[in-house]
Parts: sequence; structure tokens; C-alpha cells
Amino acid sequence: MVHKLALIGFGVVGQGLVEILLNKQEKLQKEEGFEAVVVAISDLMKGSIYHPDGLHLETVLKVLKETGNIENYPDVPGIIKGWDSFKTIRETNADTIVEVSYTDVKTGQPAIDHCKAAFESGKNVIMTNKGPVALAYKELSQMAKKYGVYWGFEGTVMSGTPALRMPITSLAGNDITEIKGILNGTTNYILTKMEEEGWTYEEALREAQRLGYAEADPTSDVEGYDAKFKIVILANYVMNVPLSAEEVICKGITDITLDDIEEAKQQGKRWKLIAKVRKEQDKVIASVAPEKVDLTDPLASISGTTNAVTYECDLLGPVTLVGAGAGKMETGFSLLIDLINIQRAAHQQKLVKI
Ligand SMILES: NC(=O)C1=CN([C@@H]2O[C@H](COP(=O)(O)OP(=O)(O)OC[C@H]3O[C@@H](n4cnc5c(N)ncnc54)[C@H](OP(=O)(O)O)[C@@H]3O)[C@@H](O)[C@H]2O)C=CC1
Ligand SMILES: N[C@@H](CC=O)C(=O)O
Repeated sequence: MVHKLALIGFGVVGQGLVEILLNKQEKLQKEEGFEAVVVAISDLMKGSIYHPDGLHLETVLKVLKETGNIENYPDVPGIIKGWDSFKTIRETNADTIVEVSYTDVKTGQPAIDHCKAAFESGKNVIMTNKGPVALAYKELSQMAKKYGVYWGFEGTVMSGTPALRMPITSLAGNDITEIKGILNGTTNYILTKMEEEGWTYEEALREAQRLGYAEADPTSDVEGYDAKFKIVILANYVMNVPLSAEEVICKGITDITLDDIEEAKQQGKRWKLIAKVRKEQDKVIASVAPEKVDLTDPLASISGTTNAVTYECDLLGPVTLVGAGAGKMETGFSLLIDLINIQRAAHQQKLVKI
């Protein structure tokens, strides 16, 4: 089986997936029988190209690097240029749409409509864009079911670290009463650099942007909105409780100064942006806020873009997962594992169509 992919958005994560497909194709073919061609890429400013037989990925990356626009791809027979995201979703021969455009924390658009257009066209969607999952999980999961397609979004929480798939598969049967952790790579990177290297907040943020960790609008990271979306996704998908983004008390790290960091150090503590959701009888309480954690707390040792999440389980007790929270390859991998899972599910004939 050969996956035919159309990428919507071609920034850090989209390019990460393309590099992984190029570098790992032999291993994936041999070990998983996995093959994928990218038939289309549609990006707002970097252009749009479609070839029903597949694009030559080395050429795409070269053209992008040299000219900044993929429409400078050679005019080979069959190539189509300039289609917008919706035309690409509806009219290309892709079977799976890879939605890696930016996360809009207010409306989740146009990504929510991208998902709807894909499902209505009978196409799977895999995505790292958090907006649709945080703001329209119920509606979109019902739609995917109705149209018999797969909706994968492992990378929306902790990039390729299996923060969603692990509890769903390996902690099944437990009642998960609380989920708590460090869920944003950019802010953890900033706080680490301020404490360990004495960098200013602005220096650390600039570097996080340069390295591709921060959101297109980094306000989402530093004001806590990104972590808020992630705790909402964990509540809805892992705990199966209907938590909305407005219900989460949210404070970011913008008020934390180098003096605050130094003061915490003197007290044997460290600032961390902590996201949590807890079930209390018939209520769910969720928050995102900076906390001074004791150096003996395992969360204190989570540094840089590494994230950590603890699931409080009634049968197993606390289970903590530590791993990458952001990054080009780390998040590109989340898309690969969603694709591999489409393939595995298809083999087990669990999907109506793929
Ligand atoms: N970077 C990371 O480590 C992680 C990112 N994510 C999420 O993954 C998604 C992609 O992230 P990342 O690649 O870093 O972000 P980038 O900002 O690097 O890339 C997003 C791309 O989407 C393009 N785009 C925006 N709107 C549209 C649209 N309507 N149609 C087509 N293309 C569009 C942008 O175009 P242009 O800039 O050309 O205008 C840009 O090239 C985001 O939603 C982010 O929240 C999730 C986990 C980790
Ligand atoms: N900007 C986000 C990217 C991953 O979701 C982060 O820093 O965690």
C-alpha cells in the first residue's frame, strides 16, 4: 500500500516530515512495508504544487531553499501549480491530508474547515495543528467516524512523544483522575536558558523561534494558550471529559524576571509552567500557570524543550512520560507514527476505508 499525501502548510513540521520520508524510506519499506508519496503541498506564502504521480522531494526542498517558493519546481508534464488549500484537499488524488498549518488559538480556522473538507471528500487527516482538536474535537471525531476515515493527531501534545497514544493503548482500564505536566517546549526552553545561562527572556525567545520550537505567533507559547490547548486535548481524548478552552484558568510566563528566577534558586526551587486537569466528583478543574517547584520534584529536572506528563491512574498509580515537546524531526515523527498506524489499522481491517 502506498500512502498518497497532500501537505497543507510547509513550515518547520511539514519540512520535517518530508525529510523523514526521504531519509527513512528504505528502512520503512523493509520493516513496515510502508511507502508514501507526497502528491501535493499547498502553503500560503511558499506556493502550491500538485502532481498526481508524486513530487520529487529532493527537488522540492532544493527549490524551496534556493528560491523560497516551491512553485519554482520544474514544469514537468502533469504538474499543477497554485491550488489553494481547499482545492488541494478536495481535488487532488491524495488519500491523506497532512494538516500542518498554523494553530489559531481563537477560532481554530481555517484548519477546522480543512478537516471537514477532507472528511467529506473521504480522506484521512493527520495533523499537528492543535486548534481543531482543542476546539472541535467532538464534532470532528463524529464526522471522521461518519465518513469512515482516520483522524490522527498524536503530535498535538508533546510532539512525537506518545502522550496521547500511550495512555489510550497502554493505560486502558484505569480511571485517570489527574493529568499534570510541562506541556510547552518553548517556555520550558526559555525558563531553562534564563536560569542556566543567564539569558534574558527576549534572547531565549528569539532562539526558540530560530530553532522552530515557537508558534508562528509566540504569544500562544508565552501566555500559556498552547499549553491550555494541550490540557484540553488530554482531558477530552485521554480522560474522556468534555473540557473547553474557556474553562481553563490560564497564566503564562511573561511576568517572570531574572530576579524571580534567582530568588527561586535561593529557595531551592525552579520555575516551571505547569498544566493540569483533575476530576473532582462531577467537576473537572484545569489550569495552566507558572509554579515554583521544589528541586526534589521530578518536574524540576525537565529542561529545555523536553516535556513531561504524569497520569494519575486508579490501578497503576502515577505514570510519567518524558520526551520531546517540540522540534522539526520530533514533530515530523508524530506524523509518521500516525501514518504507520493508519497502515496497521488498515491491515487489521479496522478501517472502512483508508
Ligand atoms: N514546531 C513544533 O515543534 C510543533 C508545531 N506544532 C504545530 O504544528 C503546526 C505547524 O507548525 P510549524 O511547522 O512549526 O509552523 P510554521 O509556522 O513553521 O509552518 C506553518 C506553515 O503553514 C502555512 N500556512 C498558514 N496558513 C495556511 C493556510 N491557510 N494554507 C496553507 N498553508 C498555511 C504557513 O505559511 P507561510 O508562513 O508561508 O505564510 C507556514 O508555512 C502548527 O499548528 C503548530 O502549532 C505542534 C507540535 C510541535
Ligand atoms: N510551540 C509549541 C510547539 C509544540 O507544540 C511548544 O513550544 O511546545
